[in-house]
Amino acid sequence: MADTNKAAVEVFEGDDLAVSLAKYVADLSNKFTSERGAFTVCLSGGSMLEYLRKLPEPPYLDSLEWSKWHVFWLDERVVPKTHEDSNYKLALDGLLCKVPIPPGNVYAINDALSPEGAADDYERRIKELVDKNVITLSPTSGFPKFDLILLGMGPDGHVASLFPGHPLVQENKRWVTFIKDSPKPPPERITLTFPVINACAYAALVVTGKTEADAIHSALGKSENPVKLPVALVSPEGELKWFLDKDAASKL
Ligand SMILES: O=C(O)[C@H](O)[C@@H](O)[C@H](O)[C@H](O)COP(=O)(O)O
Repeated sequence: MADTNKAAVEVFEGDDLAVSLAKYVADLSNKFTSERGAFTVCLSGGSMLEYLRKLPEPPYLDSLEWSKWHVFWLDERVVPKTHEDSNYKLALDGLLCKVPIPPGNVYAINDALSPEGAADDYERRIKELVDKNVITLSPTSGFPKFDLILLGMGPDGHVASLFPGHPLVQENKRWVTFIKDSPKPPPERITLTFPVINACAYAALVVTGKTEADAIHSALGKSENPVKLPVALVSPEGELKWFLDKDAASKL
């Protein structure tokens, strides 16, 4: 079961989830841009971008310090950036083309490389940003500490591209790794690893829909023999907040 002591769980109806998520991200943007002049955010694919739809709107469109944002992907499908399956494309169309984030602060994967090559390249680029102090390191674990990681969850309890029963769930050295047999298509992806996810300052888990209710129950409900789904391994050094809708929370 996830460490719910430090996790806040909120259940929303209708538009309230998107309204609350936008405020949560905006408050963190204000905090980090004023405290350290940068805000490092990791986006997920799937429905996450839909739930971020209120961010590129008033009052946030004109009030956030978008120029200080640095955008990464928690996981990315190894497809061309113009492909319908690309998480970059999803974020570009849903958010990035609507807000003034400098293109140089948007860290898409190199889509000309193999999954191995793209993961190595992404890790190397994160290391360069650690050297430049754009990304800090966790004093506890030595892994990169993103300011905010936005996670979705699949019905099987996967987060990022870390799937139940897959050896990548145990990866504890690499910052970024790759998968060629993802059970969720497309099969080739790169993903940040659990030590990186768990080094972050803030994490939001956004989960909606009836098909997710069992995995949510397994992670957050009271169960005698909890199965450790990947989602239950999200336990950041910082703060975790769950944004659920009524369907996802229906078995709690
Ligand atoms: O690229 C991906 O496939 C994702 O990053 C993945 O981890 C996603 O966040 C979940 O599968 C939830 O997807 P939904 O929000 O669409 O259910």
